[in-house]
Amino acid sequence: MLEAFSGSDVRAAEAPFLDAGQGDALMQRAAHALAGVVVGLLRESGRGTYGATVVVLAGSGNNGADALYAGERLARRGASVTAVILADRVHEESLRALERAGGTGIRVDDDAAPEDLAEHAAAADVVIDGILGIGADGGLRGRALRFVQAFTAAAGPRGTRSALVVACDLPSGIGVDDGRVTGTVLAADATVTFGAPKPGLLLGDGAAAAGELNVVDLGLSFSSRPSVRSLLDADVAALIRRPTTQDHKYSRGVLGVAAGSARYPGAAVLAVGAALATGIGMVRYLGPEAVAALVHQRSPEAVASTGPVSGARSQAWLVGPGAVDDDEQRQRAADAIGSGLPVVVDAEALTQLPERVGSHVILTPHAGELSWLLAARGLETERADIESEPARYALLAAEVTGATVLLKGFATTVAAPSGALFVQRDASPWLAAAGSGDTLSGIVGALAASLAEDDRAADRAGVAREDLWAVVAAAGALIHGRAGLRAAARGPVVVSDLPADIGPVIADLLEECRPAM
Ligand SMILES: NC(=O)C1=CN([C@@H]2O[C@H](COP(=O)(O)OP(=O)(O)OC[C@H]3O[C@@H](n4cnc5c(N)ncnc54)[C@H](O)[C@@H]3O)[C@@H](O)[C@H]2O)[C@@H](O)CC1
Ligand SMILES: [K+]
Repeated sequence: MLEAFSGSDVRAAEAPFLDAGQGDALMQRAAHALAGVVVGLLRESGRGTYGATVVVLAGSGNNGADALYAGERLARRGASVTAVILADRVHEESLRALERAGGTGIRVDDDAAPEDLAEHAAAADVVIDGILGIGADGGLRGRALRFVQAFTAAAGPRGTRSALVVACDLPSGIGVDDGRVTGTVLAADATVTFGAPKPGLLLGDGAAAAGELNVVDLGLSFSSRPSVRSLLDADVAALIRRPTTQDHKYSRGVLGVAAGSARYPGAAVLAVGAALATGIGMVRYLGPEAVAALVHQRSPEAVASTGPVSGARSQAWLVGPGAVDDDEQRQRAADAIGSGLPVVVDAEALTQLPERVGSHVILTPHAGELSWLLAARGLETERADIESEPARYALLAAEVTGATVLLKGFATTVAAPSGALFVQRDASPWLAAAGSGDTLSGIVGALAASLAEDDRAADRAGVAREDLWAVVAAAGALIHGRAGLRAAARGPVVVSDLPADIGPVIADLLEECRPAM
C-alpha cells in the first residue's frame, strides 16, 4: 500500500534523526537513491551515465541540497553536470561537493533572462528538479517560475521533450498536501520521494505531474495515520477471498442486485455480469420480469425474482443502477439500505439514503450526484468544486452521511467516515463511457458479498475494521480500472465486453500473490 504522509508528519518523523545529528546522513541517502534512479533511467533510455548531460535545478532549501548531492554522484560517474541556482541562497556545502566532482554551478539573478540556460536544460539528457520540496510555501514564483516557463517553452510538454525530468521529492509547483496546482508546475517523468509519498503525489494534478513514483525508505516511523493511501496489486490480492474446498455457493458470497428498470434495463445486465465475473457464489437479481429476461440472456446463472428484498437471502446488496421511475426498485433500495448488510448504493438509489447510515453502506456517486447529495444535507457545492477538490468533498460526504463514499472520476477517491482516504488511479480514460459505473458497482458489490462474513478481511488488508468497506471500494476501483486498461489494449472500450476482462485481471492479481516455489 502506498501510504502518504503530510509534509508536517514527515518533518515530525524526521525530527529524532535531526536531533541525533543524522540530518546529513538522511540527505546522503536521499541523494544516493535519487542518483540511482537517474542512472537507471539513463540506462533504460540507452544513453548511459558516462558522458550524459545533467542539469540540476536548485532552490534555497534542503530539496536543492538533495538534488546537488545527487548531481555530485552523477558527476563522479562521468556525467557532465550543470547546476542552475534559482534562489539567492543555496546549500553551499552541496554545491561545493558538486563542483569538487567536476560539476559547474550557475547562479541566476532575479532579473536575469533565463532563456539560454533553459535551452541548455531542454537539450540535456536529464533535468533534476530540486527547486521546491516539502518546505514549499505556495507555487513557483520569481526566477524559478520564469525558468520553468522558459524550459517548458524550449523543451515542449512532457511526452514530447527529449530531456527526462526527475523530481526530487516532489514536482515543484504542486501543493505538498493536496496536490493542487494553481500556477505553473514542472511535470516530471519520474519522482523520487523520500521517507514516504506526500499526499500531493497521490491527489489531483499533483499525481499527474509526478510521473512514475519511486519511494525511498529512510527508516522514518510515523505516529499518525496516513493522510491518503493507494492500494497496490498485492493489497488487492490479499483482500480477495479465494474459494476453499469447504466452500459452497452460499459461503462464497451471494449478492442481491436490485438494478435496472423498464427504461434502463441494460444497467442490470452490466452490473450482474461484472459481479459474476468478479467471482462470487451467486447473484440474486430482483427487478421487472422483462429486465430479468435480459439479464438471463447474458448471465443464465443469475437467480431472478420479482419479490422484495426480505425474501432474497444475500450477504450484500447492490441497488440503484438504472433503477429509475420504478417504485418497486425504489422500495428495494430502501429495504436493502436498512438491512444492516453491506450495500452498494448507486445512481437513483442515492435518493433513498436516510440521514445517517454506517460505513458498510458504500455510496458510488459521480461529482454531479455528490453535489446533489450534499445539497440535500444543506451543503451547497458546485460540481466543479467537487471535481477540483474530490478528496475534500468525498471526506465531507462520508462525515455527514456516515457512509463510505466512492467518488468516481479518472482518479477514484474513496473516503471512510473515520476520515481514512484512498485514491486509485488505475483507470484508462477509455472507461469514461455509459454503463462503466454499472460495472464498477457490480465489482464492488461482489467483493462486498464475498467478504461480508470474512472476519479476517480487514487484517489481511492491513486496515482498521472500520475502514474495511473503504478498502473494498478502492479494490473494486483498481480491478475495474485494470479491466478497462486490458480492454483498451484491444481498442475503444465497449462496456458490455468489460466483464470478460475482469476475470483475467483477478487471475493476474492472485498470481502475483502466490508464494514463490
Ligand atoms: N524531511 C526529511 O525527512 C528529509 C528531507 N529531505 C529534503 O528536504 C526537503 C525539505 O527541505 P526544506 O525544508 O529546506 O524545504 P525546501 O527545500 O522545500 O525549501 C524551502 C525553502 O524554499 C523557499 N521557498 C519556499 N516556498 C517558495 C516558493 N514558493 N518559491 C520560492 N522559494 C520558496 C524558502 O526560502 C524555504 O526556506 C524535502 O523536500 C527533501 O527533499 C531530505 O534531505 C531527506 C530527509
Ligand atoms: K522538487
